[in-house]
Amino acid sequence: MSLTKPLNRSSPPHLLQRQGSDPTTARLRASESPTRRRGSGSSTGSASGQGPPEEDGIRLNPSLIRVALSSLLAIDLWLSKQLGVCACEDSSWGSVRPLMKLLEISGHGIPWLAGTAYCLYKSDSAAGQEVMLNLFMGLLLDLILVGIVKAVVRRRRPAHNRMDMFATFSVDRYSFPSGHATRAAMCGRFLLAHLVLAAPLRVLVLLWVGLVGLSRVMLGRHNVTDVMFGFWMGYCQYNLVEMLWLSPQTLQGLLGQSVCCFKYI
Ligand SMILES: CC(C)=CCC/C(C)=C/CC/C(C)=C/COP(=O)(O)O
Repeated sequence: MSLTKPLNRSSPPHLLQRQGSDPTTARLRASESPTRRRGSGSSTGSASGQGPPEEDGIRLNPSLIRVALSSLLAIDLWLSKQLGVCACEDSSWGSVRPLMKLLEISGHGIPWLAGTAYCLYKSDSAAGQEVMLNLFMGLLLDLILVGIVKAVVRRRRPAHNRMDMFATFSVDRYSFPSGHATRAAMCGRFLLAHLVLAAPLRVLVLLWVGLVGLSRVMLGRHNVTDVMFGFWMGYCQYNLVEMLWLSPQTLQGLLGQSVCCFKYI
């Protein structure tokens, strides 16, 4: 039987189209070289003028993306499980868990908000107050944005995680993105840009950011992609803080308005 000859000429056109959109057929057609496809003269394909050759690409792309995403997800889950070596005391690196929990506390929202508020209160220069107030705003913005993304994505934390974190919101039962990673990346950039100038300290800041991210996966709190996305989100959040930077004039205006409000009340 000739390969170029249609199998069944009596098949109605809609059936032929359905055969063409079948995934197996689509895969086979995709594996053909473009030259063969063009020269085949098949009645099911583009050569007969029923559809442009680009149609194959359009049909294949979504499934290719799906395959790529599910492979990435499988690698992510596997790698995160392998790296979750401090997920509990009995884990292979269980003895390092207290150190990882210390890193967890160092990136938690409460110490950062409390520390910034304290520095703001103690600062006696206008420049210092400006920096601290903007850091405080950045921390609040981070909590809001992470909360929104967690509530929308709703990715559950890894199965090997023990939910023993202190002071969490209800959205913190979700893992994407890592709030610690966003905060570490944003605060790291903030510290490097405004507060930490000495080279050895700058290296320490970068090291701390990396270790906070690593500790999230080692504690089993997050998958690798939660942390990677968190770093990227925190990096972008810092750009937002810079864009929305509250200048001394804006601050004076805000303070003046709040004093007026108090007097009015
Ligand atoms: C003043 C105020 C609203 C403080 C809230 C601070 C707070 C409870 C932050 C939550 C920090 C936290 C546990 C985030 C979860 O981090 P993941 O890295 O596990 O996503």
